[in-house]
Amino acid sequence: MSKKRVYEFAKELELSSKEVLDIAQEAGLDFSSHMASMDADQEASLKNYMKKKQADQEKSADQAKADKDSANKQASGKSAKGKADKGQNQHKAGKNSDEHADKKGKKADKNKNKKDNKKQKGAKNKNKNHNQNNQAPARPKKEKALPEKVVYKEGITVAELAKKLHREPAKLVKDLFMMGVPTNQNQSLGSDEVEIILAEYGVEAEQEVVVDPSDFDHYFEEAEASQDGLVSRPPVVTIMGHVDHGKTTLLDYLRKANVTEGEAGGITQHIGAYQVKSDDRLVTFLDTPGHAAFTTMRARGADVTDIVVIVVAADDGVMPQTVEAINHAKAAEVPIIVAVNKIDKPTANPQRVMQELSEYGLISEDWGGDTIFVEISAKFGQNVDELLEMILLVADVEEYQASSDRLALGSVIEARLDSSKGPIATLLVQHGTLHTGDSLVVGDTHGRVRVMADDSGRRIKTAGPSTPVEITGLQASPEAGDRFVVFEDEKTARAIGEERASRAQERRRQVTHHVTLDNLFETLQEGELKSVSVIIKADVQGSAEALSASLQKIEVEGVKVDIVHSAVGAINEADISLAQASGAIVVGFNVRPTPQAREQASQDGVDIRLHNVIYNAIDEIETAMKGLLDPEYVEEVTGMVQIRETYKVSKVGTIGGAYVMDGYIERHSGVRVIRDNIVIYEGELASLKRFKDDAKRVDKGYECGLMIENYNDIQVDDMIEAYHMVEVKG
Ligand SMILES: Nc1nc2c(ncn2[C@@H]2O[C@H](COP(=O)(O)OP(=O)(O)OP(=O)(O)O)[C@@H](O)[C@H]2O)c(=O)[nH]1
Repeated sequence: MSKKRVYEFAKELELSSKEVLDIAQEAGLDFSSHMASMDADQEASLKNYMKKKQADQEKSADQAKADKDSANKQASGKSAKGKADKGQNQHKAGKNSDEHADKKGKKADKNKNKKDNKKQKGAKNKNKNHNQNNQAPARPKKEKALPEKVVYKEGITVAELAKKLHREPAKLVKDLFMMGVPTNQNQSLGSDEVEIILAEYGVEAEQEVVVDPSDFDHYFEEAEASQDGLVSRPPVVTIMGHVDHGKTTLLDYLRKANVTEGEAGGITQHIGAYQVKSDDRLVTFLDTPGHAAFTTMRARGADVTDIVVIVVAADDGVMPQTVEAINHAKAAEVPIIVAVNKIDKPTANPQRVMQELSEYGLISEDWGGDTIFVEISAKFGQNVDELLEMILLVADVEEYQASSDRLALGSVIEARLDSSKGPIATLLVQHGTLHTGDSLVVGDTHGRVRVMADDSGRRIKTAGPSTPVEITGLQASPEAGDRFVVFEDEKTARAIGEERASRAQERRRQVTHHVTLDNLFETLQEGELKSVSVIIKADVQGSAEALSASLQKIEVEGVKVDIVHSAVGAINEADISLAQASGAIVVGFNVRPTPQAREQASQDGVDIRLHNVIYNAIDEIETAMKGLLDPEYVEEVTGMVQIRETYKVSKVGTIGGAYVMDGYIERHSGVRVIRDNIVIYEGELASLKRFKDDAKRVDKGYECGLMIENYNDIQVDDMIEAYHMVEVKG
């Protein structure tokens, strides 16, 4: 059993920590403060002592008890609804129970309240006298009764809390100070501090959870947590893999061979998702166009995929996008099934695929691992049924469930704008049932489900969990990965949709906050990050591995580097999406980002760092983690100056009579002396003059006199290159 702290014990018995500390001392137990912990023995002996003391008191204080009769009557009313041992301590908790009693009285009758107040004060003084062994009676204070319970919001200030407690803020500041929490009246308190101080006062604390109706998270959280009316739902599967390994062929085969009933000759309707039937059970396939789309959807909050099938061609083996797919699936923390494809080919070598995948932690069941491998030929349909069976097997183990009996929630798979029908969106229902006519908010837009069609283009009126549907009736086109929520009425949906639209606009105005090397240290300090995520792209596998191994060795105050993905090749859009979704920094070694990736990175605020020396890449990340990253400076040449005459002045040195040919030169410029295109000296200016006066800056077309620090060998026709260093911003 875990140890209990004094204040927790006090709270249980509705006593103040101070009272418990006093009683403990009487009982010969010494606790240093309200935060001290007591073990089970100490707790038992303290309880025993209190019981005994109470019995003694009851015997000897019959008279006093009679005096308190009326107040105690009400107090016992409270104890009846409290825990069993609470009642036992009501007498001790005279202060609190009297005050609670007073609170009840207040509710019932204002006049009675006044009486109670008086009684309470009387009782309190008696109580105090008793506790302090009849020392001089304390002056009755004009304090209002404590409330029974305080409902507070995280971040409540001391003054606000004091008001709720009907106490002076200064008193609370003092009490907090005594508990080792120095504050002032305007300071916000964390929930721990609020709980402790309220426990000290013997007042129940309840934190108010502020629900923002425009925040979709809580609708989904609530639906996921709810156990009401759960029914089994079809698994949602995404197929990923390297180019030409057979994703499309597999999807096409599945669709043609297993179309849902009644779709004779099937007009193939591309809506980005469809369902196939196997043994009367449905499987939903998402036809996401690439890994980037998969991760972009996740980044937008749509975690819709239950299972990822990775297709690997048996004649080609593990290729860069196979690895990319594995890493995207791993980041999504979903089960992976491997479909080893093209086994009909004579050059097929499934064993090699197994061997290669084992290096990425995907070990087949035959080899003692737990990854399901199915050898298929997507082209000829060989073993495709077995693949479906395996998907359903995983679904049985994972028990995908949802309630079909609630307002629908789900995600956008695809959306487009049709010139005649307006915005058309493919939605995947995740919870509840979607009906035509439903009012909904989708991403930052809203509308009503006007027409709803299934994956074969048939009009339907309702769609349950895991069903993909195409709908019209939205005000604007949402984006893939947006989530949707159905509301009771159109008015609510419109209000929430408009609120979300205006917040989205506000967000676009603000600069996106993303983890970059420049803000890494602060982000680590804020405790937001447990590890630093990095994506490595390199020119050759060896470098990628070396860099990855070295980065994983870095550890700064318990924070380590987590390699989200490491591969060979240019930094592409999928890398940026993954970086965006996983808050990663992209490190390129001897490679460059594609123009699209560069554009996307700057839009999303993803930090790309390019290096050609491994040590520098490691050093940069380590220094950033330590918060020692110096701002990056680059040199900027400001002007060229030609030496036209020289004067040798004894004891002073050589002065150059010069002419600014281009740009400008400043007193603080760095300078290089260039003779016949060769830099022969680099240093600083010792002086810069216009005629006889010191000059701060001399521009193009003007003459000047200059001397170079520690260098007197300037000659006519030397060129002086002036430069300064500028800090590169993020
Ligand atoms: N022999 C044989 N060929 C296959 C099989 N599966 C796919 N192919 C062929 O492989 C080629 C690529 O297949 P796709 O399905 O287009 O591959 P993909 O992975 O969808 O490729 P992208 O869409 O470009 O990423 C096509 O010519 C298919 O006919 C198979 O099981 N056996």
